[in-house]
Amino acid sequence: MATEHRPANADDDRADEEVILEVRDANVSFSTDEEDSRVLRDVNLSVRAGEALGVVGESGSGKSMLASAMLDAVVSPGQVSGEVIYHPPDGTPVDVLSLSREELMDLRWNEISFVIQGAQSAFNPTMVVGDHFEETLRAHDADVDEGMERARELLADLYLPADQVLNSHPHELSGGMKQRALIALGLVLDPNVVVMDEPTAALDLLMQRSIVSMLESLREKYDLTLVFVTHDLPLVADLADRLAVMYAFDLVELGPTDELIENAAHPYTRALLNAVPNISDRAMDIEGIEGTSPNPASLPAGCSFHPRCPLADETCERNDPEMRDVDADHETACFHWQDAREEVPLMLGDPEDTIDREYGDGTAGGGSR
Ligand SMILES: Nc1ncnc2c1ncn2[C@@H]1O[C@H](COP(=O)(O)OP(=O)(O)OP(=O)(O)O)[C@@H](O)[C@H]1O
Repeated sequence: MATEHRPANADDDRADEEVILEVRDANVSFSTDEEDSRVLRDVNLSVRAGEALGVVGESGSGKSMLASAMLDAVVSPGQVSGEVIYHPPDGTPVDVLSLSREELMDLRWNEISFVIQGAQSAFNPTMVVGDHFEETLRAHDADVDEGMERARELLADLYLPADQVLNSHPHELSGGMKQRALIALGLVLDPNVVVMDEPTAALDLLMQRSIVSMLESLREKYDLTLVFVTHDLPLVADLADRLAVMYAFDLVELGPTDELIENAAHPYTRALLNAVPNISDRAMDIEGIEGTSPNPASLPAGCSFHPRCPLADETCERNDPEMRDVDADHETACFHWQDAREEVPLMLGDPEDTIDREYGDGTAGGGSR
């Protein structure tokens, strides 16, 4: 369905010098004899060098599949197809999905690293945290002394006492410390792009907000491109330059964060914004999105959002909308986006205000736990 506007062929890629990672017609499916489940559907997305891109959507919308596809890390028996073109800053573009196993291992961590949710299970409980860093450095033939120096610096950047953390077993650290150590591990080989899948899940609000604030500093210091996948729109809104909104395994809207929050064009994005809890009036303002998100094995015909959409008509029931321009840098996959602003009013008042009240002032740092 939704197709982000993009250059027609690979030779045009560098016409836009900003693009560092380009997802083209990416599909993920889990097929059995009985059914074919497409959990990522022809997604096209260009990630720009140095940007923080937030990927948001309800649970089960395909965000993790998109993140995994970017690193050819979809778990078996899932099948990924399409192209993921990585443009190294000083090299030849490569299609991540066509790399050999060895080439892929080399690319991951060194060029594009993946920080997943669930630091609890990411570390081996029998090893101290420092061993994980050393093991990773050795596996990539990196200089261990230099790498451990960088590890210490990264841990300090994340407001962790480096030596204590490196000498601790995972169970000796709090959830927030472990998650930050995992982020440091993801950065130890100096990647250009970091794809993060719910990196703050299961942490309390203040720790989530602190980590986001630390990521902002890390991005600047290490010149990183960040792809931050989350169901938590207000959390990522503070970090992201642009937001990509997913519904039913595809993108439905893409644009600058402020523009999306204040002027979302897709009725689903508007409903998602209205579902953001307002901390000062929590009981009153939670506006759930009516209906349920579709099952990948039985997607509605036409626009997959039409059964839940107040603007849906026959066109939407029959046709799958392509992405179309809302503004120079803002696209949406909706036939009726021009009416959405009136038909689906935003309830948030000042969204920045809501976001601030939800998460406090976001000051990073302080104690190590
Ligand atoms: N191993 C699997 N086999 C079959 N289907 C799967 C598998 N893993 C995930 N799915 C399905 O793929 C779809 C997309 O899942 P995905 O994890 O990408 O969603 P998500 O948006 O990241 O959700 P969440 O925020 O809950 O993590 C869901 O319908 C899910 O049920």
